[in-house]
Amino acid sequence: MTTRIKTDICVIGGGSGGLSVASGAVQMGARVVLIEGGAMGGDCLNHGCVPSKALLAAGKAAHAQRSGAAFGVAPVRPQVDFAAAKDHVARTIATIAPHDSVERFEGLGVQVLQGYGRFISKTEVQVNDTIVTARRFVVATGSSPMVPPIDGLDHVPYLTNESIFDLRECPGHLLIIGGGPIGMEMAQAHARLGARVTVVEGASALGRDDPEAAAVVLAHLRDEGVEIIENAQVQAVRGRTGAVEVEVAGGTVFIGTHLLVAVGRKPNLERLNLEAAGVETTRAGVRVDAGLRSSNRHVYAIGDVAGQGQFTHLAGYHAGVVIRSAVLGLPARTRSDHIPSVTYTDPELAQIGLTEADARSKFGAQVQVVRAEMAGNDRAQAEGKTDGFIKVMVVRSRPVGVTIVGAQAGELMAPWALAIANGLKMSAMAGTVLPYPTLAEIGKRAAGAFFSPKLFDNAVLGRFVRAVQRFLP
Ligand SMILES: Cc1cc2nc3c(=O)[nH]c(=O)nc-3n(C[C@H](O)[C@H](O)[C@H](O)COP(=O)(O)OP(=O)(O)OC[C@H]3O[C@@H](n4cnc5c(N)ncnc54)[C@H](O)[C@@H]3O)c2cc1C
Ligand SMILES: NC(=O)c1ccc[n+]([C@@H]2O[C@H](COP(=O)([O-])OP(=O)(O)OC[C@H]3O[C@@H](n4cnc5c(N)ncnc54)[C@H](O)[C@@H]3O)[C@@H](O)[C@H]2O)c1
Repeated sequence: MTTRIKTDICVIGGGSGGLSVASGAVQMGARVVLIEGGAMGGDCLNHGCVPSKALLAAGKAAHAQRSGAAFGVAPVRPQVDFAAAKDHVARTIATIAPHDSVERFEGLGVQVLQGYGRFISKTEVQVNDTIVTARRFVVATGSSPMVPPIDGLDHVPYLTNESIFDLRECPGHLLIIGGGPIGMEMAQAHARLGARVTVVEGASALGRDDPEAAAVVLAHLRDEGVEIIENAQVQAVRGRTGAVEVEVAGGTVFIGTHLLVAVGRKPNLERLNLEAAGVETTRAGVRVDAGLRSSNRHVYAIGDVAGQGQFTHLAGYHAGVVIRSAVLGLPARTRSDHIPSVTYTDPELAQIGLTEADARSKFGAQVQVVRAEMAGNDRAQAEGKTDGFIKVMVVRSRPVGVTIVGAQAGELMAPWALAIANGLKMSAMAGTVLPYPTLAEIGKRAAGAFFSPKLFDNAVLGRFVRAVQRFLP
């Protein structure tokens, strides 16, 4: 028998974006139905950010044992219990999971339906035997690993982000196709935990990032033994688990024991039957306007499925925009200049706004690039973390982009995210007093580099100061 539910907001997908909309909307007084077909928490909690950062942390602990020599600590070959590292990953997920659970959301007043939702008309979604009619729908169904049309891939067992965290034994030799953030984070984590790792990248590894910053990360990974092959498009794979072969254009063959495919994402659209709702799509995902509305004004799309980037904080930001529009009825538009991204290798690589190349091509001579080196930071010296730098792209005294590579680059991005989101000037950073000695001072050093030519090589100011000194009592 079919059950019918009428609600204000129906969210399809209980991951980073959908859960944020559901909890925000219900706590503001809207009636909310949330439909989730898989595990609550989505990719980030179950197969993405959380397990990858937990595995990287295990790798960091192993690496610390190998790398104490500079501090007078004899390096030891770490005895890695790979399964125990995976227990840490599972415990981390389990500890966070209650926050995203059905129980918590039902406790907030959200009606949670477990099953895959599919549109049956412009205003109705069906899940199992229930039909939900809603004033507004929010599609937050995320993305899945893209499986490229590589010859042989349908016969060779391969891992993706959905299966690699289940391995209990360390791969002997992990071959990774794709040198993007997933490929590089997984490469370092596995190498540090004892695997031999080869990354095969069709173009440039970390190719979306500032090349100078990417080079710092790649040099570290290579120093740690990760083999990174660039400009090597994979054309064919052969073999079985234990003996996998990857062949690149030109015929070179790499042989390993396990294969991870990390060549990008595809939006989760298939199950939604979006044609029935009059919702248009592109290859990137649901076609949305600046307010995240689809071609059906009652249907919004957020997060990975909206095709504008794949980050948990982006999905969370989208959720806020949709709440403003769909719950409060206020005008709302997204912007993208203030969305940061971080690749959590060691060293980390963080970016917000424009890279140097993009800033120069957009603003030409108007852009001024100021920088500071990690090696010039006292804390970085004390910690032995001297590789890396910050570059700030400045236009009319305001930062329009920041690149940071080095230890804790993601954390160091926080004040710049505040500055760019709020249109602050470089003087705000220069005028802030930061505790000494912190890595964060590198940001203030860059702001100082912006002002020092104006203060220290300024003939007019020099004459003024000499005059003042003559007359001061
Ligand atoms: C290995 C890896 C590491 C990552 N690391 C980071 C990181 O460090 N930082 C970061 O910001 N981002 C990271 N990301 C990206 C991040 O995980 C995603 O951007 C984020 O999860 C997107 O949130 P979302 O709400 O759009 O989708 P998801 O969180 O994936 O949620 C979508 C949900 O919708 C459900 N669903 C799908 N179809 C239906 C349907 N028809 N009906 C009902 N439910 C449905 C799915 O089961 C899923 O639970 C990483 C991704 C990967 C793969
Ligand atoms: N720290 C983070 O925030 C984080 C971590 C992981 C993933 N993510 C998100 O997930 C997204 C997907 O990550 P990803 O690394 O899978 O994708 P990606 O698109 O960023 O990188 C994929 C890489 O694979 C290469 N490639 C494609 N086909 C190939 C082939 N046949 N042979 C060799 N190389 C090939 C591409 O040139 C590219 O460099 C990221 O863009 C990011 O938004 C974020």
